[in-house]
Amino acid sequence: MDSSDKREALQAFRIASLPPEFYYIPNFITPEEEASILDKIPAARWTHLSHRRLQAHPSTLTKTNTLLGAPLPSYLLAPIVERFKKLGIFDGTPHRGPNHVLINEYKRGEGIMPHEDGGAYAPVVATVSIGASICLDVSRKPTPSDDTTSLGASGAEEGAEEEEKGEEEYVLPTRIFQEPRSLLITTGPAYRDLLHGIALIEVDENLTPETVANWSLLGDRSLVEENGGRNERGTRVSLTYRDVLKVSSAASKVLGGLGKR
Ligand SMILES: O=C(O)CCC(=O)C(=O)O
Ligand SMILES: [Fe+2]
Repeated sequence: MDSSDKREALQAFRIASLPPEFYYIPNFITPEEEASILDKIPAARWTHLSHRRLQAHPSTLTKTNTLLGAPLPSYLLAPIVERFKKLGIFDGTPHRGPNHVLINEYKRGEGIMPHEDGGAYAPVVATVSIGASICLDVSRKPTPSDDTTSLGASGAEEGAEEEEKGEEEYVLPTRIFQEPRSLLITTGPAYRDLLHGIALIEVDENLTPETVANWSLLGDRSLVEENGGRNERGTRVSLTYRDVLKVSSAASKVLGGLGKR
């Protein structure tokens, strides 16, 4: 497949009600793969934060957002990164593949404040969810123009051959429901212009086709439907794959230590 074929294949998974681009792929890994990955996450590597715990592979970025280049552990590579290649997810990033994975664990009731992922990475994040379902809250970044009344800022002109929707047609803020074993890809304007976070709640409520942006793409809606639109949270682990822009090799670090030329 060349990259346009790959892009075409991904279109079936695009979350159409959101700015470009989010893609949601249910059952990206099998239950066996999920269990095997969970088993291999090293217990000794966690950093405890106030509402979650975290580990970085192969290592934490330096203060200048530089990655000391090293291979990812094999349980994070196969089968996931091979599947990324087939989908061409990182074809457009500087290293043409992920070189960094953050593993987050959220116990029931835990979460992460709304934030953006920023400039240390190429604007592509691929998130594999493990263990339990959770809602990701997605909202617009506040802009300076939010303070002023913007008259005449109507969106797409009628008859324009715009394929993208006008800004105002996107339904925001909203939620993306992430099932265990699913993949969420965040890229482009969705990466740059939106905030994402996870509310500190034990139950996600009022989950419906209207309130969940990726409802039609879910692998199994019946659990939520049978539970009256509620998702009882459990412990959820996420693997967020990224391409760090600045990478230093161990060799260049040694040479750097000898004095840069
Ligand atoms: O756990 C998630 O899906 C989100 C994690 C996140 O936003 C981050 O690590 O920057
Ligand atoms: Fe994030």
